[in-house]
Amino acid sequence: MAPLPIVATISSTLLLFLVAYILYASIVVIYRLFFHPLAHIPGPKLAACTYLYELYFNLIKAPQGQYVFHTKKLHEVYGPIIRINPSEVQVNDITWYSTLFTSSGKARREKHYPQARGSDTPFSTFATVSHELHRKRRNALNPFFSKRSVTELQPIIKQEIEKLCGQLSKCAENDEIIKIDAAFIALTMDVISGYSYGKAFGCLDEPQRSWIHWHKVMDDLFEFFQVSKPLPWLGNVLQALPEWATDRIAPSTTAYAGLKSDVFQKALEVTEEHRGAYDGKPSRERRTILHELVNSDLPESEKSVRRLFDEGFVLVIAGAETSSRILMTLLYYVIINPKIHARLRTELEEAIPDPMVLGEWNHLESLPYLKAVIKEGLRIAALLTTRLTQIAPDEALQYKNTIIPAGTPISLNQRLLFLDPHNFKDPDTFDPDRWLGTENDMEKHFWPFSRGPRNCLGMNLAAAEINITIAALFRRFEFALHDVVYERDLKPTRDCFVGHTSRQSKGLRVKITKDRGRS
Ligand code: HEM
Repeated sequence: MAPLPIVATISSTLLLFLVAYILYASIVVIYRLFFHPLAHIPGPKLAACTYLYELYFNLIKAPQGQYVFHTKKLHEVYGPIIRINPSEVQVNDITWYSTLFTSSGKARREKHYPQARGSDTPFSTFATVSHELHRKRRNALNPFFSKRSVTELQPIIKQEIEKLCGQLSKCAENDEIIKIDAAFIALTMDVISGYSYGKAFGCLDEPQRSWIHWHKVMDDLFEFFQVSKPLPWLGNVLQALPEWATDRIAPSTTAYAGLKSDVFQKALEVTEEHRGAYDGKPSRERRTILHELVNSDLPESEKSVRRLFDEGFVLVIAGAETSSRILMTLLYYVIINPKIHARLRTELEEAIPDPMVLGEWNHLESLPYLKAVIKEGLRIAALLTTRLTQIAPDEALQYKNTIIPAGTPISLNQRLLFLDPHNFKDPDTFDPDRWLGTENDMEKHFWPFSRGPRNCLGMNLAAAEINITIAALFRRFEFALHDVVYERDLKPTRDCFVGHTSRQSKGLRVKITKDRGRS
């Protein structure tokens, strides 16, 4: 029987589309392989042909977020400069860090938006593509996070660290097992919110189960990173669904909706206050980062609620997840290395006679062993598994004999650099001694907070909270690990912007064996 005319028409139209698509795809592939400005850069042909190569490693291959680890193998095969997708190049050479992330005032550098859009905050300084607009936005934020401001606002940080110590002491009294990674998230969320919004979220006012909740919220948020990078609209679509549906499809997106709405509410209050429309009682005793922004020289278009929200939200997530993971790493490595532990404790006992009194940030920064321990923690944590990408829009950059055309997204990956035996001897060994003594080559190229105009905005705040917290914990308490398996509970195995551990991880659980505040 002859096919119906309508079916025949649909089939032949589909066939025509298919042939046209195959033809188009073939032309694209031939162009990318032989005529593209990056055709001369080594790397696997499949990565040069299609973005699906990277997507496969990040989204399909279990346990997801695997491309960074795969690019390590690619560098071993193809050398220090490779083409990691059709339009992007990655350089694996720590000595080239200052060329790409230059601090020269003349060089222009742009963000590669596909790398930033996973944060779903398109109007934040972090996600700003343009060099000039980034500079304006960043200039408005810088004073709030300068060394001077952090020093002045140190009491806010200390208040939260006191609360953490109080909570840990209570847990010790009750002989509780403490999920200390969750406690650190509660601390860093309270520090960043207290510091930026004048009022902490109060995670540390609650008992341990609440810290575990916030830990999960943060984890889930970062888990979504590999999905929201290629599909930035998906999070909003999921959140627009009824809660019961979102809970079933993607519980991770509902979990942090509350956090988002808190930040949004604050942004709304401050902009309305600025326009004189806010008739509620001002809830803050001091100015907040949002006040700084609305009162800055930025044009009015830069002071919309949406922009303030994006800025505020990035601060919370960047401020909480990063420092807490460094604290967790430091606690683990100091506990498992008794000699390092003893040496650190001796230094701290001398510097802080009373275990109940928190150290001053500038004093703690002058303690050589503490400084070396923290630096080593920043190295071995190699926190950011996401590659850091910059575009030099006006100049071709040169890596050894290879010219990289202007406008090319170029990446470096800190995780690969900080754990490379060519850069750091025995990179998997926690060895603070490597930072002691005369300044060496490592020192020159080690940029855990990155460098140049897009370096970490919160590095002073992070340094203050990490120094004061680590000193307080090791001065006052003794810890013992509780059923911690490095491979399961600590080892970063998935790129979720920062490195996440296995999904089977039980976290970093400890018991306090001595509280000098009570003995
Ligand atoms: C030990 C903790 C931290 C580490 C290792 C760290 C590291 C970094 C790095 C490497 C970058 C550059 C990212 C890129 O090029 O895309 C960055 C950017 C940033 N960090 Fe941090 N960070 C830490 C803590 C914080 C804290 C506490 C805050 C809170 C204010 C913060 C806020 C930011 C922001 C807003 C940016 C984007 C800056 C811009 O694009 O101008 N970070 N951080």
